[in-house]
Amino acid sequence: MIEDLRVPTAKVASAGPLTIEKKRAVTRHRRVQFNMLGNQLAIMVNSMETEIETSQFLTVDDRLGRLIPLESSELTGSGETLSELMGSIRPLAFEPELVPKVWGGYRLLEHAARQQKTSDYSSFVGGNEICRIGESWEISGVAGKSSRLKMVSRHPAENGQPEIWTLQQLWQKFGASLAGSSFSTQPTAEQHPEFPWLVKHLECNDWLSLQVHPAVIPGCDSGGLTGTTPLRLFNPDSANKTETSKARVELPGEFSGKNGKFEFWLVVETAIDSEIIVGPVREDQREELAKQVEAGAREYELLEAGLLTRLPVEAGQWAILPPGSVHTVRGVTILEVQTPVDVTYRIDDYGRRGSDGELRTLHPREAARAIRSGTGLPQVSHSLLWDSHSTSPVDQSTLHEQSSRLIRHITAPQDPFQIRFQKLGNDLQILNLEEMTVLCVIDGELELIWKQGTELLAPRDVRLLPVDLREVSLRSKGESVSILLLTSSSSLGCNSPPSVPR
Ligand SMILES: O=P(O)(O)OC[C@H]1O[C@@H](O)[C@@H](O)[C@@H](O)[C@@H]1O
Repeated sequence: MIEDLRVPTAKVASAGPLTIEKKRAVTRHRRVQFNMLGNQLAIMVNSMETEIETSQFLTVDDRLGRLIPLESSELTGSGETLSELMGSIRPLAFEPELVPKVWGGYRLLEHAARQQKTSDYSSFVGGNEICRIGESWEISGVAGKSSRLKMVSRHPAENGQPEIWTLQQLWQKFGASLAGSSFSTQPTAEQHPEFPWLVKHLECNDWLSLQVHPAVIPGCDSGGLTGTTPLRLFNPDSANKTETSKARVELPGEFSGKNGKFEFWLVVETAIDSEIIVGPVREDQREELAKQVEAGAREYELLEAGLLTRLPVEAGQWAILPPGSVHTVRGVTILEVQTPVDVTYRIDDYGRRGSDGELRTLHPREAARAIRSGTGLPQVSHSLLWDSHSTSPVDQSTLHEQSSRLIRHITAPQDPFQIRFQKLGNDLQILNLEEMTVLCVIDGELELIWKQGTELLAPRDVRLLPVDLREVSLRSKGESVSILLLTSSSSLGCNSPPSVPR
C-alpha cells in the first residue's frame, strides 16, 4: 500500500522537469521515485532499508526518476573563482546522464560502463532494470537536468562530503571564467539565464518519434497539459501496478515566451538500414504539412504526399534542424547539439508504448503550430536532400584544408551556435580560446594539453573549455583524430572563419 506521500504542490515547467516543494521526500522505509511518463507524473515506491530525508527543495530528475537537490548557487566554502574551486583552471568534464528511450539501444550503456571500468550496468539506470538507453546527456544546464561536474572540489563541505557542482551552478557563479564577461549569466528579474547549449549522444536503434520542435514556446503551450492533473502512482507491489493519488500537479496557466529548439546532428555511426526522414522539403509545403499533421496524418501519409523525404545516411553526414523542421532517424548514433529547450512535439510514434505500458502521447495541434512558425528548412549534408540543380542552401559549410588538417565550418553565422569540424594530424596545434568552447572527440585519440596538465581523450569524450584557460594544444595520438568544436554565435560574424594557428 502506498503511504501518505505528502506531495503538496508541483510546478510544471513545460512538459519537462517538475519542481516539488516538500520537506520529506520519503515515507517510512521506502524510497520514492518520480518519473514523467508521457504527460503524467508517476511515482514509484521501492522498499528500502533506510529512510532518505531532505529538508531541501527537490527537483525531479524525470529521466531516471531520481531525486536530486534543487539547483542552488548558494553553495558554501567554494572559493571565489573557478580556478580556486578546482585547484587550477582546467578543461571541465561532466558526468554523462543516461536516459532510457523506447528507440534506444545498449551502446551508450556499454560505453559508460567501460569508462567507469565496471560491469555493473544497473548503477547507470538508478538501480532499475537494464533498459534501452537512447540519450547520454553530456553538457546540460537545463533546469533539473544540469550536468554534474566530475571533478571533486578542493573544498569539502562542512559535513565532510565533497560538493557536487552542476553546470548551471558553475554558470551562475563563475560565468565570466567560463565564457568571458560578454555573456550574461546572472539572473535578472525577467530572466534566469541558462547555459546556452545542450550536448547529447543519441543511439537511435529504432525510429525516433516523427517530431518537431517549436520556434517559440508560447503561453499555455504545456505539451498538451492544462489545468491540474492527478498524480499517477506506480506501485510494483500492487496488483494492477498503478494507483491514483488525490494529490494534484498544479500546472501554470502560462509559460513566458522562450526561444525555440534548434538542433544539429552529426551522424557518428550507422547500421545497414540507417535512414533519416525530414520535411518540409520546400518552403511552399509548410502550410500543407501543418494542415495534414493537425488532421492526424501518419508518417507514411506525409511521405506519400511528398511533404517529407526519406534518405539513407552515412557516418560523417550532418543535419541542421531549425525549429519547425519535421524529423526522425533510425539506425544511427548521433552527436547532437541543441539550444537548451527540452520540448518535443510528436506527430507519429508508430504505436509504441512507453515504460508505463501506455501509448506515448502525440501532439498534433502543437506540432502543426510549430511547423507553421518554422524558421528554415531542414538541411542534410552532401546535397542528399536536394538535387544539385536546387538553389537551396543544402551544404552551407565551408571547407579549408591545411596540410594534414581539415577544418569545416558547418553552421551559418545567423545560427544560434557555431559548429566547426576538424581533422587533426599528430603535429601540435594551438587553439586560442577567444570564447567558451565545447570540444567533442568523434574519432581517434586526442591529446589535450593545457598550462598545468594534459589528458588523453577518446571518442565520445566531451570537455568544456573555459575561456580562462586562454589556450590549449591539441594533437592526435594516432594518425589522425576528428573533433567537433562548439562555440557561441557572439564572435561569429566578425572572425569567421576563426584561425587555428600552428
Ligand atoms: O519523443 P522521442 O521520440 O522520445 O524523442 C525525443 C528526442 O528527439 C530527438 O530528436 C532529440 O530532439 C532529442 O533531444 C529528444 O529528446
